[in-house]
Amino acid sequence: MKKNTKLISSGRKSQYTHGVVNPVVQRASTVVFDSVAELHEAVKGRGNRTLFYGRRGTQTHYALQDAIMELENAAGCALYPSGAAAISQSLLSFLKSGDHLLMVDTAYEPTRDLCDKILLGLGITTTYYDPMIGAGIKALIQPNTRVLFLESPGSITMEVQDVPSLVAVAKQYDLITMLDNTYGNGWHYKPLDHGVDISIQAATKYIVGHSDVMMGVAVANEALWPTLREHSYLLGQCTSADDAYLALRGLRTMPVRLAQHEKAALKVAHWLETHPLVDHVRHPALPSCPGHEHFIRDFTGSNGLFSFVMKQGNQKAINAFLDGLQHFKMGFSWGGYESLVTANKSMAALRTTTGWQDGPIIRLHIGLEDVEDLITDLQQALEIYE
Ligand SMILES: Cc1ncc(COP(=O)(O)O)c(CNNC(=O)CNC(=O)c2ccccc2[N+](=O)[O-])c1O
Repeated sequence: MKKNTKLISSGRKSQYTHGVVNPVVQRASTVVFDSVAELHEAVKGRGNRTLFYGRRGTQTHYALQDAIMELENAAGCALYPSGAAAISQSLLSFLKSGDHLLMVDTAYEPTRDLCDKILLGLGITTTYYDPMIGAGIKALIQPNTRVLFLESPGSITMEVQDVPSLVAVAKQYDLITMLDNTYGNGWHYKPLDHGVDISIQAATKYIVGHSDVMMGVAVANEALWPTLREHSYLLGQCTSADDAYLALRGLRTMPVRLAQHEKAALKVAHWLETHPLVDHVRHPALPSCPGHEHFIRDFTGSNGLFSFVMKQGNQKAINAFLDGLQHFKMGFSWGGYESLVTANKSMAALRTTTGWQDGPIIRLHIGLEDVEDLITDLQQALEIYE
């Protein structure tokens, strides 16, 4: 079965849909049983799609979990109220006081804050590593290192990691590998197929695709799925049936949306490459992006997210550019149908290993608007960037 057909067919067992196309929206806290035998059956199967209690999930959640599991070629899928929760709960499911964590230096900023402000207080130490370190990660492994966390491409600066090299070393030292796959979204990149143990996504982005649900997902291989499932449950993680329904609804059109995001973003990226104020573009599909060779080798496509670095500029110029945009709205997210923009005058405060030499960096999410309107919008806003 081709992957498009698989995505459309997944999560549609009749026990979820009850005879219609989409799953029922089964809202629940309490599940009730007619007999002691039935209750015992539910207790026995509570981790395996048997209706037991709201926090374990209902048919709506099971439908989404099946679809995400199949998308990512995983043994199981846990659902969380946000991407940040998926990250924190995956880490807390496997780390304990005294452990050491290797965290990529280009991690999403709140992930860094989690390490520095929460995990440290729990006695878990973190070393940030250069995203391009590859097999050199070996030098940073300590006797108490337990988890190697990747995010590829990296947030804002977009470096694509050499995942197979990192995973090979991690396996030599029996480290658990986790990868924030929000960019690769399971369609263009499947971390477990590259040896990663746990793949995490902010479903908030492309899976939901309409900027109207907060959700995180984490999938695991056979070896780690039981622990991730049980520890996420004990940590109290769950999502609403309504949000699970909307996420599954978004998933069905993700490939066709991604194709349009990718096509338009590449057109905008190539246009920006020619702009006199732009130093370089950091789009994984372009040779100017660090790790482009890994993207070409490991990914099957890109999407609407990329950044570009200006030759020079100060906060005043950045603010004038941002305020001058009409279609690109400032917003702390991406992956919806709308175009968004964020800007950082410098990345120095957000990087501990890779010194940031370049100028201001602007991140775009290219939405489904007409790409000519988006280019015109950028062109006129760059004219007032001074
Ligand atoms: C790669 C990746 N991984 C996880 C998450 C978190 O997902 P969530 O938003 O569903 O919790 C995200 C969320 N993405 N949001 C953004 O990129 C926008 N920026 C922020 O969210 C941000 C950045 C710096 C400081 C604080 C924030 N913030 O709004 O929380 C992500 O990009």
